[in-house]
Amino acid sequence: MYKVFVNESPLILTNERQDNSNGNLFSLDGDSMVMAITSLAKGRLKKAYIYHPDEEKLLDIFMHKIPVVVAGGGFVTNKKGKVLFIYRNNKWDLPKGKVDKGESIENAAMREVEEETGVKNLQIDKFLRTTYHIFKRNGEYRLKQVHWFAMSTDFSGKLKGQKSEGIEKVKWKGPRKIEKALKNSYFNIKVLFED
Ligand SMILES: Nc1nc2c([nH]c(=O)n2[C@H]2C[C@H](O)[C@@H](COP(=O)(O)OP(=O)(O)OP(=O)(O)O)O2)c(=O)[nH]1
Repeated sequence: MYKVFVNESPLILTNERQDNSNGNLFSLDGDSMVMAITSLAKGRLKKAYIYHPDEEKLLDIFMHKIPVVVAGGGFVTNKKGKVLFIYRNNKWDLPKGKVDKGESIENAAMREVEEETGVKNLQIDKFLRTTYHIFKRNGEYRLKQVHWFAMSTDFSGKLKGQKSEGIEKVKWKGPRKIEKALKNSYFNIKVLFED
């Protein structure tokens, strides 16, 4: 099962049969997908389902019917065990960004962390998971697929939020502040802390 977030509402891609008694089951074609996404975006539905018997194919077909932006992101920990957050669009988020043509996802993830926060000397420790959300650009819905990596650093210099990307704050956060920040974050970010 894959959860694709439209703001805080999931579009659930599943190989488990769903009944349509709540009117929230959609088929795997472009028009129907846009209807599902619009219903979630406008709050008419809290969640929606797309069913296909083969889960792998389901994601593959879905991704061929909507423009996809592939991104890499970092769950960065410093020597004190604190985690690096950015504050952007009135939410606490983790640094991430689009993979450039010909670039590896790992490299993009490290480059974006550095560009968005000023943190250097990054090392990737392991792959965490992939998240999906929908966003609208130039009047059209797009799917953002973010590959997240656990990273560590010994960097203790000044943090510097990338102004051109609308990053207002960059902070290292310990357990208590993380708990608070996650109350004003995305579902996709919360799940990274459950791994
Ligand atoms: N960052 C983020 N945005 C989300 C999520 N779910 C969701 O509906 N959105 C919405 C809020 C934003 O208006 C929109 C685009 O945000 P974004 O961070 O993916 O886009 P971006 O292109 O500005 O950022 P970037 O990847 O270059 O850092 O997506 C989510 O889990 N994370």
